[in-house]
Amino acid sequence: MTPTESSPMPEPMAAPPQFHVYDTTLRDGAQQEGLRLTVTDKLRIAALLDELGVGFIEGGWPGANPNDTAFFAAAARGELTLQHAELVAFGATRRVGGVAADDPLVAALRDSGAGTACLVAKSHVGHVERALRTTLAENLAMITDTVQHLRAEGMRVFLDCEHFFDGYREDPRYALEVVRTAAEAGAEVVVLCDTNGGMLPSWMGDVVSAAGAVGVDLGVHCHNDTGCAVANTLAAVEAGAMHVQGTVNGYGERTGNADLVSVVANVELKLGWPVLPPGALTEATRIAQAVAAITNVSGSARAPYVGTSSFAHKAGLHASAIRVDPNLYQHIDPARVGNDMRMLISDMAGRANIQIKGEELGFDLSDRELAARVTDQVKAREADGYSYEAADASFELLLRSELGQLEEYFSVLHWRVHSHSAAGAPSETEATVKLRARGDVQIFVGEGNGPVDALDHALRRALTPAFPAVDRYELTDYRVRILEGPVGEKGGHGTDAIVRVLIDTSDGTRTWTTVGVGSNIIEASWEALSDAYWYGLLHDVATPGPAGRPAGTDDDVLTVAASR
Ligand SMILES: CC(=O)SCCNC(=O)CCNC(=O)[C@H](O)C(C)(C)COP(=O)(O)OP(=O)(O)OC[C@H]1O[C@@H](n2cnc3c(N)ncnc32)[C@H](O)[C@@H]1OP(=O)(O)O
Ligand SMILES: CC(=O)C(=O)O
Repeated sequence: MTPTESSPMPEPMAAPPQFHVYDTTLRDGAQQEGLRLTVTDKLRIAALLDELGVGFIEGGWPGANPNDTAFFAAAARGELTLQHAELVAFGATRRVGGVAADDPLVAALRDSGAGTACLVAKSHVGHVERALRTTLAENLAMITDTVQHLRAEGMRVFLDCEHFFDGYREDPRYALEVVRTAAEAGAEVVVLCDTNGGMLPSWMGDVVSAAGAVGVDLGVHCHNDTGCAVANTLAAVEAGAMHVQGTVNGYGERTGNADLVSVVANVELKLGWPVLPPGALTEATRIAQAVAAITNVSGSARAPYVGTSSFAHKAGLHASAIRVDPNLYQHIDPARVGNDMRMLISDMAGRANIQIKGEELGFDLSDRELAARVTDQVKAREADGYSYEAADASFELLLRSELGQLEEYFSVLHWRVHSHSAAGAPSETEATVKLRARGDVQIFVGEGNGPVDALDHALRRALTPAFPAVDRYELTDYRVRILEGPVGEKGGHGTDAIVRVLIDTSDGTRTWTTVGVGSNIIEASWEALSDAYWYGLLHDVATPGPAGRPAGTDDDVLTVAASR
């Protein structure tokens, strides 16, 4: 930690000589509702985890389903090359009454090609007797037999003690007996699992210390049902666990697992133990986002360290202090985890937000009066329903307009959209846009799949002769909501309400967001759409034009005709 960072640093604990960062995104993470990984997804995520520098990647349960078996086969064929990590195959102890050497799922572990196996075993008396429906002695025999067999086959073995913390509360003697049995059979690390995720941080330390007295390396695996998975993991680490299990973005069964990136960032940045390869932590944000892109399950914007909001500042008082020193409102420099500070523009902004955001965009807003004028504009427009927090591009247009630095690439003289639907026939929508661009008046008609599409076609066609770059612009998202409360009072309720439309536009490399507001959804959409083209041109066209936003002329007509 640098002296300028905000959190006070307690006396550092000594790091254990060897510390394991163990990722289970591909196994326990994949147990999350709505998350389904193909073999290719798994290979790509494993490569990213290796880039993050984790020590172990639990790839899945070979033999339990064809997908996981195929993943290990692909890895064994050389489709996965790991620089840092070891691949781990997950599985269970042998079946009750069986023999490990003959157990088909144990065979799948052996045949997986992974050098390490992680076995799940029961350590809670109630689970042995009621779920496994066997004796306490047979459960211990299953552990001994399976661990010894895999060790004899040349594999490293870790053992997950399922429901360890709950089991310890019910019968500490038996829970510790499981730890001892696994250690004596040759398990290298015995992992204490909070399978139901019901623990609190203050409950962890004594239990971990008691297990530590057995004299084996301990790991910890926590679920997040109390919202304490990361805190519980850290409590276990401070009590002596040297192996932490977790998942990227906290994916996992029910409420998820401990977020491994949070755990690792806390261990590195707060406890001061370097547990990843040098510099790897600065890739954490990129990797968490890349994993989310593959799973198609986005991480929380408010995720510690790597969320898009982790270092986003909205309140005016925060921004005014941040202008003096960002560390006054940040616990670390975001660059340490590869994240960035972001300044949000909203009705909670003060001058400082506007000045910092302005500087970010390349404008000098040091003049207090100018900054105050822009702040007042933002607050007035937000009161009318605009939202600049999510619409950076519209904010830049507003700022340039206030500064007199908005080029007039085009001025709209007239637009119209007409939808027609007759019984039994598909509806037809046609839009007309008349505008002046580079001195020429253009009038174009566009047909589309609905009014926004038709307007987009007409606007694009009308602008193309003057600005061929617009051909690359594509609407990538469209969000609309009705506005209620003080803002909505200006309109009405229900279908009569004012609406806010947010449009994301991409040119293939950049994406920008614009906002439109109105009592007519088509007008609001048009405002957001035309601003999107305006903003795109601002960054595509170097030719300066006369300053000022497109002003309406006396002969301008604005028509909306929608019929059913
Ligand atoms: C805490 C965790 O999250 S551990 C990971 C859990 N992950 C999964 O369960 C996903 C993969 N699982 C599967 O594909 C299947 O459950 C399989 C292939 C493992 C087993 O499937 P099936 O043979 O159809 O059995 P089923 O799932 O109904 O029951 C599990 C069996 O394993 C037994 N079992 C449970 N834990 C263990 C253990 N640690 N060691 C040995 N056997 C166990 C159960 O008692 C039950 O035995 P039974 O068949 O005699 O009733
Ligand atoms: C092993 C495991 O996933 C658990 O106990 O939660």
